[in-house]
Amino acid sequence: MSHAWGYGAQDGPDTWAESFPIANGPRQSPIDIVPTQAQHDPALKHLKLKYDPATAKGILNNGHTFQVDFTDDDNSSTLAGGPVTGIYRLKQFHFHWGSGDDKGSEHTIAGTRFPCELHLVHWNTKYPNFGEAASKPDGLAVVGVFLKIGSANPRLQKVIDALDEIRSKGRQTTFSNFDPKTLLPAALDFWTYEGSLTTPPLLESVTWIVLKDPVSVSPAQMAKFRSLLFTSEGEAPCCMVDNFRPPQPLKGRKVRASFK
Ligand SMILES: COc1ccc(/C(C)=C/C(=O)O)cc1
Ligand SMILES: [Zn+2]
Repeated sequence: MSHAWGYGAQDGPDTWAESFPIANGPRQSPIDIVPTQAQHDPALKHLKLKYDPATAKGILNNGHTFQVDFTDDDNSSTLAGGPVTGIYRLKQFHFHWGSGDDKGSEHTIAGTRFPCELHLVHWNTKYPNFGEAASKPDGLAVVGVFLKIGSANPRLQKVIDALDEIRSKGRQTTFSNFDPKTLLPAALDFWTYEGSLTTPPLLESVTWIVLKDPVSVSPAQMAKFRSLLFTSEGEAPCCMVDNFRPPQPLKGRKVRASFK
């Protein structure tokens, strides 16, 4: 039976532990990143991101967010270097955002919340597939990118223009020839720590790589995100907003920085 969870008062993050007790586990995400408490680790390598636009497949409203899915049957789109060992394949990217510009991100920086956060989800090719990798402590690597209000971001526009076709839960459409590297900031300085998925099943299998520099998004572009629905066609419409989990206890974990 699939567990009904969401972001509302009756099914939101404070209720998830009832069906997913790992919600109170030792390495849950997101977290509040405190730059002055992060230790610079000179042994951290540069992030190596290689994405083939031809691997972009489709865009889906899954009822919690929208995601752009990639074919992952070879090493055409991968992450290596940074804090990880080996090669991780890109599976999908998705976003989290708020009902207003004062909230929406999952990670925070010394308590500062951003209006939106992008997650690029990769799985370790030492395992046969995403599902197997998602259950291993070194199975996944997720790159997090903050979005801050500013000028319209032309790199987001192809994604935003597709949203009209996936307004309701379960709607999907083709989405091809897209390089997610265009969504990243120029500098790939990052913080890294060991954490989890931020939605159920909240598996503690993620090496988080949170970029220091945000990218821009305009108020009009944010309004398009907020025009999506949590609900399916035919249901009473509920706007897809505030689909973020708040920061979780650090429980002794160290956050490392790739930069001084
Ligand atoms: C049940 O399958 C799942 C696949 C991926 C995810 C992710 C990627 C969650 C997250 O981003 O926190 C969850 C469930
Ligand atoms: Zn996410």
